Amino acid sequence: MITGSDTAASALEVEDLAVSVGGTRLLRGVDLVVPAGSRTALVGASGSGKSLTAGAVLGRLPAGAVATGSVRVAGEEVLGVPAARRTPATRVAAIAQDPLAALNPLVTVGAQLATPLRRRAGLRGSAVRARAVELLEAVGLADAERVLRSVPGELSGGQRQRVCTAIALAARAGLLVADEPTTALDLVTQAQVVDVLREHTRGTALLFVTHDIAVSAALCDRVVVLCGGRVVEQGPVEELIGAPSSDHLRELVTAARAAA
Ligand SMILES: Nc1ncnc2c1ncn2[C@@H]1O[C@H](COP(=O)(O)OP(=O)(O)OP(=O)(O)O)[C@@H](O)[C@H]1O
Repeated sequence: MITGSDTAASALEVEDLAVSVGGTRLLRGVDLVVPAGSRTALVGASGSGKSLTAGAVLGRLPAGAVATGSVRVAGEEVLGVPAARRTPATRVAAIAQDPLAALNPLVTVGAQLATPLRRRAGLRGSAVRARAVELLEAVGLADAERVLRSVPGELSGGQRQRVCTAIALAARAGLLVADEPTTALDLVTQAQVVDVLREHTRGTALLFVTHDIAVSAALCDRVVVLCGGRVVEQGPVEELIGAPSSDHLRELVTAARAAA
């Protein structure tokens, strides 16, 4: 249930979202709110509907998907509006799970960073390169000049994920959706990417899709738990971890405590 006070300053409001593919209902009754400037983790087992929910927010549902309900970004309805047709205020930046698939393998990082800096941030001339270097350094890529000249295949997995983060930040969207951005990384690189997101998404609302409740607790202030295409609980992350009411969250918390 979404109340008026929840939606007063929301970057994202999803209400009664249902998604079907080929007549099979994959999401139903999904309600969630990401307050402006806050960070919300979307957790759930494999197949629970996290990526479909993220896809509905990003305007990237699979072909043939039928969606009903409401997805509002910055107060504007966007459900069914593809990413390319969104107004500037409702564009959502994305960090994908697989940076190799998200980046163009034939184009240098410099050129891929320049596109959002020109189109979204409105920068021109030397300001584009200066901001590109600043963003790469901000995400922990010390050798920014070399990275700018590189194509994705010349970088490590962790470096590519940082490049994707820099590109997402370059767009200066009010909402950033990160779909399991740390899953393919080793533990040290995972921690570094989480640090980068914590430090560089201040002021930007974040919907962070993850299996990892420990990462959710380290990065986010709210958590939404999906199970079988429905939201089974949501609220402040510390409160829910302290007293989980769904079996799924209880299992995630128990597993995270055992691994600590
Ligand atoms: N294009 C599609 N056609 C048919 N079914 C789909 C399609 N995309 C997803 N599904 C189904 O929808 C359900 C939710 O999928 P989704 O990818 O959202 O899960 P997820 O929680 O992100 O899982 P994971 O953590 O494994 O990525 C799954 O049962 C999946 O098989």
